[in-house]
Amino acid sequence: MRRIAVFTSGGDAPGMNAALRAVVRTAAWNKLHVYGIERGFEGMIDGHFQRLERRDVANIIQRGGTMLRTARSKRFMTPEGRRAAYDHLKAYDIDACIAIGGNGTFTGAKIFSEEYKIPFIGIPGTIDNDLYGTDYTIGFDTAVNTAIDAVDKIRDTADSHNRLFFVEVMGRNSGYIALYTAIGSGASSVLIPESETDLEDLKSVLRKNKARGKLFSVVIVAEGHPMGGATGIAEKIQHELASMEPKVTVIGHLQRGGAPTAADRLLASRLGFAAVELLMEGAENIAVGIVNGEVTSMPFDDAINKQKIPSDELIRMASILAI
Ligand SMILES: Nc1ncnc2c1ncn2[C@@H]1O[C@H](COP(=O)(O)OP(=O)(O)OP(=O)(O)O)[C@@H](O)[C@H]1O
Ligand SMILES: O=P(O)(O)OC[C@H]1O[C@](O)(CO)[C@@H](O)[C@@H]1O
Ligand SMILES: [Mg+2]
Repeated sequence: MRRIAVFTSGGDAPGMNAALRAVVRTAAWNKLHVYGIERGFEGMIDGHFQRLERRDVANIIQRGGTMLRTARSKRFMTPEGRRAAYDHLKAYDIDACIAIGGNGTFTGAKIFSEEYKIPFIGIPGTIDNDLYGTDYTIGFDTAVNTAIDAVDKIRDTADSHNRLFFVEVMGRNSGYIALYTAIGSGASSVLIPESETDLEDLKSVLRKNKARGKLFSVVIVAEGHPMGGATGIAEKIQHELASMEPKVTVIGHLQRGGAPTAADRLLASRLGFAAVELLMEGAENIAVGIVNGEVTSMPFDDAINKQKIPSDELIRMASILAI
């Protein structure tokens, strides 16, 4: 093992830079040459590689986004695209790759490594926290903090006007951001794809809350909720709750930006470090993670195919604490 490549792929996530820094410095310490690939699989296909030395990753640990930039690559889903990517890896004499991204990135890495026998290690970097094999993914904590900050602000205006707000948070098909945001912001209710939503029940809870003297309500809705996110839910019940002057706020891409929290910087540093050490030990086609405080790893297949679901205990607690 002499030369490795590293790239970020899929949606950017705060802490990706901290992970890049950890990969580059751990590799440099182990006398490996590192190449950074720009814009994920797109840059692999187009041959956009740059040598990264320890000083190239100075002053990025605190920055959101990703210094290598990122992309969603349709071309990598084709055999021709992956062939072009392989040709460039060979041209740069790359022995192994470290991919920082989410479930899509790991799927692409797994398919590619099986086709071309190049070892890959995956570092879970996505705000969605939808990867099995790690308690948290890089960026999730920052996204939840951003969402909570937004909800705190919405509470001020909701309180002043005695209104009902439906606040939509990101997460693609996962309800993790919604659940953690709801608990952390003291929301009245949370609607996620992983548990069934009974609109009659929701209406009754909101009405009871009002009757009990609650002056405003905030309902957190996961974007992937099957009833159409916050807008879909609001459309279905707003007429019956007209007296609460319902409003919809979609927080959107705000949740992807900003300086990573301490938790995300630490997680990213540990995972970047572990990825290089595991590669040096001969590991391949695995994703690294942290479970119960310990660094772990598991085959891409498990990380991609096994579903991580928010615990029933947290879901139950969120509703009890909202009474
Ligand atoms: N089946 C596949 N075959 C080849 N490449 C794939 C496949 N699935 C995903 N990829 C590649 O991985 C890239 C990233 O995947 P995706 O856009 O789903 O983001 P992600 O890694 O899941 O991150 P996030 O969910 O945080 O945005 C895709 O744009 C594509 O290039
Ligand atoms: O930025 P894009 O490409 O619109 O993707 C948005 C999606 O990416 C994520 O932010 C990260 O996967 C999801 O939560 C969201 O559904
Ligand atoms: Mg994903």
